[in-house]
Amino acid sequence: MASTTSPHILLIDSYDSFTHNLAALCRRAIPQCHVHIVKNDALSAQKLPAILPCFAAVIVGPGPGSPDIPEDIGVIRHLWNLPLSTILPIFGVCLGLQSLAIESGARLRRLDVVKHGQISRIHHDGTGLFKGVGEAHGVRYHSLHVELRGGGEVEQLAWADDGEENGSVVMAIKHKTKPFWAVQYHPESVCTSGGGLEVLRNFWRLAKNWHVLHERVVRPWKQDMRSIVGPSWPESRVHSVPEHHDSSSVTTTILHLPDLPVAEICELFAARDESSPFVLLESAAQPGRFSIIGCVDPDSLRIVYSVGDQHVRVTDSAGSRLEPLGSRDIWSWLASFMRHRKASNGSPDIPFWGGLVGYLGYELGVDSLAIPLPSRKSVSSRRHPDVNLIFVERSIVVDSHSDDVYVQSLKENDSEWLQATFSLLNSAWSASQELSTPRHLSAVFSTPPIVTLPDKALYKSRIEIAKEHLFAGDSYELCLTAHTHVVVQPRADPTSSSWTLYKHLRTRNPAPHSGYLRLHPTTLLSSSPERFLSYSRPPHTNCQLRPIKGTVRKAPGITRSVAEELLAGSTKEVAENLMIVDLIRHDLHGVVGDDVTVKQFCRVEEYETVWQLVSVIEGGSSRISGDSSDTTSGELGWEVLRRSLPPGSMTGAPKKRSVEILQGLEDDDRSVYSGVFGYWCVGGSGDWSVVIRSCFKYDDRSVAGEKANASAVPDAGTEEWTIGAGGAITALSDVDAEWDEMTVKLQSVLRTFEAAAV
Ligand SMILES: C=C(O[C@@H]1C=C(C(=O)O)C=C[C@H]1O)C(=O)O
Ligand SMILES: NC(=O)CC[C@H](N)C(=O)O
Repeated sequence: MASTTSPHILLIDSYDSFTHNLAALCRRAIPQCHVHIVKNDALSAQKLPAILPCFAAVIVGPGPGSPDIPEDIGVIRHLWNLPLSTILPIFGVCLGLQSLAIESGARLRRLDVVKHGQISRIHHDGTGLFKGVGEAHGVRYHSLHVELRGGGEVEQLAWADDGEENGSVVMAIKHKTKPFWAVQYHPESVCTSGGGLEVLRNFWRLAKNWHVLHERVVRPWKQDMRSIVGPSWPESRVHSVPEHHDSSSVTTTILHLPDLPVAEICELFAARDESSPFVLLESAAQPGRFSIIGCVDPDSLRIVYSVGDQHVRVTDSAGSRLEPLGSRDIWSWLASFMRHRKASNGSPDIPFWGGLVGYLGYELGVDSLAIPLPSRKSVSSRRHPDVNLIFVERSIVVDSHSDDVYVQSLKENDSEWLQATFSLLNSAWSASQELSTPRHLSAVFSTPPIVTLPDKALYKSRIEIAKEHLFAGDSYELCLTAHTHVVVQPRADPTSSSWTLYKHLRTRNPAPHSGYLRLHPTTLLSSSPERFLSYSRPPHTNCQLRPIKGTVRKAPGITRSVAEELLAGSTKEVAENLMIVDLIRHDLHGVVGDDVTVKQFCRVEEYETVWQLVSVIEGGSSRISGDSSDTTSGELGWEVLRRSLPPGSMTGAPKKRSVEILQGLEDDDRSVYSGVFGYWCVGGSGDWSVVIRSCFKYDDRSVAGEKANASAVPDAGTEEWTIGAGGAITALSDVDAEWDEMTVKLQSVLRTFEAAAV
């Protein structure tokens, strides 16, 4: 039978953020299957009779919203009443179960105590779907549940005992006469055990039996099906891009300079000169290792882009010009830019040889989710860059483990600069050896900063609204944030005030992903603890994501073991983190295919002002068949970045619906905050950090001036900085505790402004 040798499976996606995890599980459970993922609004009910005969089974995935809202459920509700001639085995997950149940006579209810990212014991009788399963624990992501009624068409197969919270809750059902099975928990979650792979394998066994019993023959696959249901997942990523050979060459000299401070090296270059661009990506704390200094100048090539533009602004020594995007988007434009600057002869011991450095703002990611940016319309003529990058040709990389300092240039015949820099660094090192007392950091501002905090009552009311969305089933977790505005009066000083402010920040809040990006019109100062994505040099690119969820303020008495109890020992904090781990797995699976693993789950890490719960997810390209072009061209990591923004830890899950809800709960574009900053090296590696615990300003201040309250509108000579801060809201959130958590994160940057005033 065609269905059992290499079956085609239709996976219907309700815009969930776990769908690729389910597809990956399906590929493990059903040998040699082809999984076709289709959105629930991409198929009409009329099309079903034509396409279903080609499939061996359908999987109905989870999703936000409610099975009785047509926009949330799309074509799914038509599956349950198919004519007998079209019927086929279907497996539903969560929203899928709820839809099957209500179309079969059950009642839909809200849970009294919702369960998001929580693990429950799944009780079952060990038969049918649960044959041979034994003890099962399932991760739950639901606000709604079903109550079966006597005489209905579905029967219960498994349940969870929620005690006084919700009583007994249906966890699995089957249709009494039709080949439909469904589970309420998520079999694809990383923390589901017993009820995951085993249950999907059982579904396939039951489905095959049903085919035999009913003599159903799956129609042979026709190529024109591809135009309706797309290719099977994961797509083999064959590029039409011609092979590019190296077009850049890196010249490197290495010095051994123990204890030469990174900030001092920066000051040998343009760091203190406000009129020049400057970039530093600094590992100012563990687990960071390398610091990257861009030795750039006003002639260095700059790339600036705002969402919605049909062009990219490119500025270099020849001036500024608009380059049309044509049929490309900004991502493929940048990929092509980098393809023409490939190099392979840098030092294998360091991650960066030269390349693009800068930031990608939050709204760039929102745009890639196909969500409109409403607030942009009113300020369209004065929008700030969503992409702001500089091409670094000369750089210095400091390895804090070995104390080696790498001086590098991508320019041809640049030995004069390399030699001069070599001498400059050597003399700076000799001078620093003689200087025994640490230098005092000078004040940056002549008056105390004027701070406009988010309105506490308003923020708290928004936490309540967020929770209402969670209770209704629209989202499982929402990362709510707000902007704080800080107006300051820099002292008359020839040294760039933002550079000195950065030195204060890195001293007070040293972080593994610190950074100083002076890319006019934007200046960004970061003390971020969070890596979003790093990808190693090809071939065989490995991608690593390190989401943080779960924060505890450092204070006397909060030792590591106390923090571990408060974070790793807390159902709420682990659930918060687990939801993002599952979301990131989905994002990564979406590009690299099957090869995704959770390397670290919910470990407590120590930072300067906070303890954080951190997980590590990795994936690579090595196992995608026919993937040679990607692994050698180095664009796999870039593709992961393109398809995974905004960072899941800054949105919540499911990502699309959560971002839409957050747009209605936040006043401003998040802008640079919540985006990523970092680099893409000419050798193909990259490392991008989440813009949190950071502040930024725009030279023209137009948006800030417009938004700030009247008393805070900056006078001439003043600067306005913005600090974003927030936190994940879950159904278990306490409103006051969430306000406090937001202010703890805010303080990690805000107190630097206070310290930097005279
Ligand atoms: C939203 C912020 O941080 C995010 C939220 C966290 C949380 O809810 O625990 C932790 C790290 C970040 O992913 C912020 O720092 O502003
Ligand atoms: N994970 C899901 O599919 C959730 C289904 C539904 N939105 C609920 O919250 O109950």
